[in-house]
Amino acid sequence: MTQTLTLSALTAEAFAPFGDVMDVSGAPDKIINQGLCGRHHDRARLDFGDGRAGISLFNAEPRQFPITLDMVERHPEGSQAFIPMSLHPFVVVVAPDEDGKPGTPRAFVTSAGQAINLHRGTWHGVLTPIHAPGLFAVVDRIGEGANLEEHWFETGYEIVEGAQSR
Ligand SMILES: NC(=O)N[C@@H](O)C(=O)O
Ligand code: NI
Repeated sequence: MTQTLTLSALTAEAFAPFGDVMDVSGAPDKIINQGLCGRHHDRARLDFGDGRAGISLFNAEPRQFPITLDMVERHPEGSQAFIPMSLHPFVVVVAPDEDGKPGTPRAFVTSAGQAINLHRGTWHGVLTPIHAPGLFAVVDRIGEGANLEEHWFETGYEIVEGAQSR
């Protein structure tokens, strides 16, 4: 029987076991460019193992609710950052690791202007926009060897909007 996941608003605290939330909330770490720019410095823990950092652009199809989640994946060799190239919120699914398998997933919805960085080896749903354009810069590992482990759920999940995501 399909289980339901209800969206929660993404917060750095709730996401901390899984990765980093990047946004310009709070004061910048440094004012630069003749006072015309606030630098929110070094906000993510990147890790590319024996590979190197790469920046790719994703043009992803927006999903409609309820969103079916039948798989999560992880990248054992590197972190992966999703940086939206629009101000649209998007859905982020993560799950704890339980002896090499994902536990119960958590579904979050970002606020406008928020980006995320998944820590190396974190179980996650694939990039999931909910508005067009689904344009993202993705920073992840470029290198040799397999860096993708998938887990397909026997019974999937349906992701539904919560009150806060309207
Ligand atoms: N496969 C790929 O490049 N992207 C996925 O890892 C993803 O998390 O969307
Ligand atoms: Ni991924």
